[in-house]
Amino acid sequence: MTSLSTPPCPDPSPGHAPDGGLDRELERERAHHEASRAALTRMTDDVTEQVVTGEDVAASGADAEILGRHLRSRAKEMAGLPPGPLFFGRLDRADGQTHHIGRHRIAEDPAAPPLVIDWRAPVARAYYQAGTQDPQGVLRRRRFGWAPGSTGAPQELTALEDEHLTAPGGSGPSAIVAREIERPRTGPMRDIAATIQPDQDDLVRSDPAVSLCVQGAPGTGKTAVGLHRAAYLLYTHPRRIGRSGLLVLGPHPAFLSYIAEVLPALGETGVRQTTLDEEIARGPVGAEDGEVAARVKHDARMAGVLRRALYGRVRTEVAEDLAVPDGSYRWRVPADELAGILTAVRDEAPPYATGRARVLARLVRALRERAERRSGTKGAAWARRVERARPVTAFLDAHWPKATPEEVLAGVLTAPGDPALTEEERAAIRWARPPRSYRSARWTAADHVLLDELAGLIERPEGYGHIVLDEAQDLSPMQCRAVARRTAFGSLTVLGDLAQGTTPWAARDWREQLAHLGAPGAPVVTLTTGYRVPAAIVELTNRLLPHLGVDVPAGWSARTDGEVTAWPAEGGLFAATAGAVAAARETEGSVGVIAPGDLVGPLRERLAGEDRVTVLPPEVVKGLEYDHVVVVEPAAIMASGPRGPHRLYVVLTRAVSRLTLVHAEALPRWLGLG
Ligand SMILES: Nc1ncnc2c1ncn2[C@@H]1O[C@H](COP(=O)(O)OP(=O)(O)OP(=O)(O)O)[C@@H](O)[C@H]1O
Repeated sequence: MTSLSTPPCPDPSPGHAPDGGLDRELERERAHHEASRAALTRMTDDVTEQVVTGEDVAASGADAEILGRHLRSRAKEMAGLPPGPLFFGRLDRADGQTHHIGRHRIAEDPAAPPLVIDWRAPVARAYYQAGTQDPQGVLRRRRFGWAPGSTGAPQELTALEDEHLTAPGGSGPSAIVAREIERPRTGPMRDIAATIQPDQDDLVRSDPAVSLCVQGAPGTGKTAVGLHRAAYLLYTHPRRIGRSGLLVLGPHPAFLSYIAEVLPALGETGVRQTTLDEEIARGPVGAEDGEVAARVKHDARMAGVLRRALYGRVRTEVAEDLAVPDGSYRWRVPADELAGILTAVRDEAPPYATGRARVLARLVRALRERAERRSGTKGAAWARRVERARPVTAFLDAHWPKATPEEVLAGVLTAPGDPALTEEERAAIRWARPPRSYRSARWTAADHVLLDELAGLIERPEGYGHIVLDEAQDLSPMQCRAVARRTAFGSLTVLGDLAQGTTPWAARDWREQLAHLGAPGAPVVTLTTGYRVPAAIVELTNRLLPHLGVDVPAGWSARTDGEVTAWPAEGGLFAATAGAVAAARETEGSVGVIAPGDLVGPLRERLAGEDRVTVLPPEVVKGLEYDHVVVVEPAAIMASGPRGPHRLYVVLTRAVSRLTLVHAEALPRWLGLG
């Protein structure tokens, strides 16, 4: 049984009347916090001072530059640490050791035992994993409760909660964890380092070399797990992952702003967080595709279409010998030998630009062999001259011409002729009015994905050590390939929910999606415990699952609260929504009004000036959460195309506490709300 040093539900308010023993414990812990704060201040001062002196003591200018840069970024990192509590937990081990656990390591000096250990350190793992069944050498796990200080003052330590892991009986739920999960969501997403659950911790700390896929019901912490895994990998493998870079890909800019502060709060400031569209953009999006054209362009067959279009430029038949004048000589390579070089390189299938360079190198080697047989050794200058000789470049341009993605794609879209596409599909992607030159072409969003594919065929991209890919179910096969190209030598954390797939090409099966992502063998781990959506709302949204055509386990909620209200729009939709919003604003927390696209403008006007209120269409709420969600006309969202039910599922599961359904049309019957 969990034993609490405070009363069963520790009240974080400073006025709480604890017993004498607890008072003394709190005092001791506060003193430890003060000592940790003082040590952190010294650590920050030390690094800042080293920035000043580091450049003088370094051996060379280059060393000074590197050292200076390292220290400056470390100083910036430390100065930028959020001012919150420095630890959130403590482990008392059977071997007599005690560890306070926080977001960053704090020590009096590098050799001294730390006052606070980093949550990612191996010894901290037991904090997340130990239980009465398997105490892992832990006698006591202590959680700390913090409350805001008086205006402007730092947070105060006001509560603590102990679990004795070797005492008989099971462990009950933690009130501090429950309070953290149920707190209102104001402001951006927060880190969950203090309350990571064991199944989440397994994912956060799993082997970085192995790609991983997490299928999770809404609010099960997929995004949180992905971000903490990113922080963990950077801490544990600074060389492997830190150097080659870590990329976080999210579905849209509002989501990126929502999660922007999580990694910096965990001390990781250099991670690129962006959307896939931004990552691959080679210029602006200047046109839009029709529905059919977009579908064709996102189809996996386009990979073959583009490869054939690019390599179709290679001409392996050679009609004439190549003759290269060199002073009084003339070196000749016969046509069949030239054809042999071209065919061999093509069959080796290198990236297109590498292929061109390889043909050139072999050509020069063939010429050099002839020249050296007749007139002795040839050096690098000779080779460079021959490489640039007119007949050589003309041969190369005729048989393995240079290519740019734009030029090749323009060729495909002007006259699509690949037999892998049907006549209708070719007609759908054919340019109605081809631009004068590929340079003036206006590209659609899907074209950018195709340009990226071509760019990857021409030259292999550098890639990242690790990519965390959120909402991965929504990516098309061609978009998946863009991610795969960037992790050819790294690994992937794939996060998503097949039930939340809203794009026309959304995945219905992880195996297939993982194959497109270049990680066909990645294990798929399922999360079903929800930390956002409360039980009353999960019960409702689970009723939608049978309408979604995917095989995913239903979620359940770690929260027993929640409220669902149907709000008939008798006086009109706008007035009813305003009424529902006014009612929502009577309670603490954020209010998200989610309405079909055509209602968003007028509703924004109507609700302008209402603080805590955001009005959004269903397309951009993925990954977001609001304490109170007001859904306007659910039936219209449900009926908005073949993916309408999935869209409604996403919308309903944004609610942290309360959900109001404003409707003029009858509510879908399966909701059971009359
Ligand atoms: N262990 C935890 N402790 C406290 N809060 C948690 C925990 N796990 C998740 N949460 C909170 O639950 C909410 C949902 O988490 P998150 O957004 O990561 O879920 P998700 O699975 O990505 O959801 P969705 O698929 O709906 O986008 C967030 O506010 C997150 O901070």
